[in-house]
Amino acid sequence: MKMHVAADTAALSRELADFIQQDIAEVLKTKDRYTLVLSGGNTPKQLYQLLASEAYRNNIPWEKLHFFWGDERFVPFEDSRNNAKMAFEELLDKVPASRDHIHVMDTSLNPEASSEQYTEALSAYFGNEGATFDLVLLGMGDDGHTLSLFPGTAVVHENEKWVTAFYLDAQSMYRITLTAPVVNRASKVAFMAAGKNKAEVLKQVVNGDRNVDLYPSQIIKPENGELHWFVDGDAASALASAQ
Ligand SMILES: O=C1O[C@H](COP(=O)(O)O)[C@@H](O)[C@H](O)[C@H]1O
Repeated sequence: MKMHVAADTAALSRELADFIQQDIAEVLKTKDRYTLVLSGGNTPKQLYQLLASEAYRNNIPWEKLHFFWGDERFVPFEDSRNNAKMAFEELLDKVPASRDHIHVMDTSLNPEASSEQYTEALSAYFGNEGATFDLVLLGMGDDGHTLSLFPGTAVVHENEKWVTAFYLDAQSMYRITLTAPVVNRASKVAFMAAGKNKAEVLKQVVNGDRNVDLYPSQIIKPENGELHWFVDGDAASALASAQ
């Protein structure tokens, strides 16, 4: 695991944008496409804005990128809580990505149908052996959740399905999410965390005893890939030392 500590959200977004740009260039030396899983929430907004800015927009071969989502709040696309809506507004509407390379979790279907459709989309894209994303971007809530794997929910332990939908009582909404085994097959996983409210949970996730029911982010451990954390000084403030 590699911990990248930056001064603030702007600096961590720059460091991660550079990391993504370099990884795309490296992977495309031997492959003709690059698969990127986007995360939702507030933390990646600055990253997406930066990637859409002139400095990065002109240096990334967008037509070779294929976009997926890690999870979705099951609200209409037009709803401001929709993770895909944010990614379109901040990034995808502003770069020359191919529309047929953008694989949104469709919240206009019922949750079960949407989950089946996304599983089929992954299967059609990667084949039956399963998804092997180049890079998965993840956030972490101050309760330790990542994707839509929330503390105390059965979905944390889902090992059969690649994608699943479920009703999250605490938020009175359905969620759809990739499962941990799919993410753990990725070549690289990069978490983002910023703010004092993430400090204690980050310490537990990274340095605490394993308890994935309490801290679902701990379940993310790429089998053969790399795990990176991009955090700001506030989020890192409870760690014993910067790693
Ligand atoms: O609900 C969600 O929250 C997490 C964390 O979001 P943040 O606002 O604390 O950055 C996010 O990673 C996930 O995609 C989203 O559905």
